[in-house]
This record gives sequence, C-alpha cells and structure tokens, in this order.
Amino acid sequence: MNSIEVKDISKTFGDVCALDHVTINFEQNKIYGLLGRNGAGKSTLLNILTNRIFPDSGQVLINGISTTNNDTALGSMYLMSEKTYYPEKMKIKDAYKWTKIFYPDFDETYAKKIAQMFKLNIKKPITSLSTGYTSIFKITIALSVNTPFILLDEPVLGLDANHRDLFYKLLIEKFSDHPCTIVISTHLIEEVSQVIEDIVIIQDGKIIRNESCEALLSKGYTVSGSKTIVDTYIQYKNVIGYDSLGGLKTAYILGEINKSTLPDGVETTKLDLQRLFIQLTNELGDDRNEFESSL
Ligand SMILES: Nc1ncnc2c1ncn2[C@@H]1O[C@H](COP(=O)(O)OP(=O)(O)OP(=O)(O)O)[C@@H](O)[C@H]1O
Repeated sequence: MNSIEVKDISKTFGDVCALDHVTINFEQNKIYGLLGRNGAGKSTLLNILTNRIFPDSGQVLINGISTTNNDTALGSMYLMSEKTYYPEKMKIKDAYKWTKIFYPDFDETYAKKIAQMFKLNIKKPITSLSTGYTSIFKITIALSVNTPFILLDEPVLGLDANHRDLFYKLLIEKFSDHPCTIVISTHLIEEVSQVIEDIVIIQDGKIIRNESCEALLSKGYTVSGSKTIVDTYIQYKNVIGYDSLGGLKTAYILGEINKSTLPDGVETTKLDLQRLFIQLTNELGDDRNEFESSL
C-alpha cells in the first residue's frame, strides 16, 4: 500500500507557527486538493513531506517507513515547487537528462512530447523562461517523473487559461494511464475542483477539513432571494455565510435541504467549492463574511 502518513507534525519559524500538530494520510492513487489561504502552511507541509525542511516534531512515513535519511522513500516523491534546483544556464533538454539521473523512471520522450504541446522550446536555458513557461517546464517534468507520489505546489502559476486547460487534461490522462497519488496546492479552487477527488483544507497551520470533494459539497446548499424572505428562512439554519446585493441575499447553509419548507420566490443551488472554501476559511470577526457589493 503506497501512502504518505503525516504524524503530528509541527513547525515554527521564529514566532510563526506554520504547522500545528498536523496529522493526515495521503492514500494511494488519489488526487488531493490542498487548499488554504495565503500563509496557511501548504508549502511548509509539502516541503516537510519531501525533507526539504525539517519539522520541529512529528514524522512522515512512506509505506510505514520514516522518510528521515531514507533515500528510497524520498525518491518515491516528486515535488514541483517555486524553487528550481537546476544549475544556472542549464538548457531544458539537458535538465531532462539530469532529471533522469535522479528519477530513473523519468520518461524523457513523454516530457519532450508534452513540451511540444505547450510550445516550450527545449533548447532554451531555464533562466530565460517567462513565469508561465517556467511553470510549464516544471509541469513537463512533474508529469513525466513517474514516481508514486507527485506533489504540485501552485503548478499553474502564471499559466494562461488555454495552458491551464491543457495541464488539467494531461494530469487526468497521466492519472488514468499511470495511477499515482497527486497532491495539488492551488488557489484556483473552482478549476481544480474538476480534477480532485479529496480535499484537504489547512487554516493557520491546522487541517480543518479532510474529506471527499463530493461529501463536502453535499453537506450544504445555497438559498437566494429577497433579503426579507431569505432572512426568515435561515433563522434556525446553520448559516456559514452570506452575500448581499441590494435587496437580494444569498445564504450558504450547512445541512440537508427540505424542499417542502422552502418559501416561494427563493432559489436553491448546490454549494460550489470556492464559495464553501471562502466561508469556511473566513476568520471570526472577518468582515469579508458578508460581501456587500458596491454595484
Ligand atoms: N523560511 C521561512 N521563514 C520564516 N517564515 C516562514 C518561512 N516559510 C514559511 N514561513 C511562514 O510560515 C507560514 C506558512 O507559510 P507557507 O509558505 O507554508 O504558506 P502557504 O499556505 O504556502 O502560503 P501561500 O498560499 O501564500 O503560498 C507563513 O506565515 C509564512 O510566512
């Protein structure tokens, strides 16, 4: 069973607690979305998983074995992150050769094929690439390493909509052809919701949600209509937030919908992941909890 077990990991930087007793399992052959607001602890977690930084306490186990001083375990994970570890001025095609040394299952032919699909010129030095193409270069490697665990930290940073679309398609294709465990950290929640199976939400260094996307979204619904009617309807409901626009109001509610009690003139929809995320990660007293449009 290929799994990553994170056991009670904590990490502080000075007086900032980046991870606070985090325990989580990333199971075999699943695509996870790792979501969290800026500074929530996502990159710290991914860096600890791959031993790029060390936790103050806790441990990471791959298939039950600690990753500390364990090259085999570490070789089974690939982290695509903001940092590039290739020598300066190295050309992309040479970086592919270099990668093969460290990741023997790296498929150079496939990397070149998808580079072509993105119109990435592999004769160019890595440092000459734009922000978007730097991400594309890293994507071509991440999708070709063929490790059991692929961790992607903001993989679509700087990518235009067409290239993001291509990336999601290739990711799904990769996952179907070579099932593996993929963890994607991103702020593009709606887009990623199309490809992820499970969702992990991290807030101030703590995991606040870890469940299937479907289960999370089925936990609630939205109700929209005139403010007075919606306010009456939601009185005894578990409201996690609302938006107001003029006399109209949309409330985000946790709980099962009972259609027979819905008043006339209100519309209901399923929760969407981005809305739910915003509501779940708004802090108490955060006035973003009510979004008053100035339109
Ligand atoms: N090397 C470091 N030195 C000092 N503080 C750090 C360091 N790395 C992370 N932090 C702090 O730890 C917290 C978590 O940072 P982290 O980069 O893990 O967040 P993140 O969820 O990836 O954020 P973002 O979405 O903005 O990239 C932040 O408060 C950050 O400032």
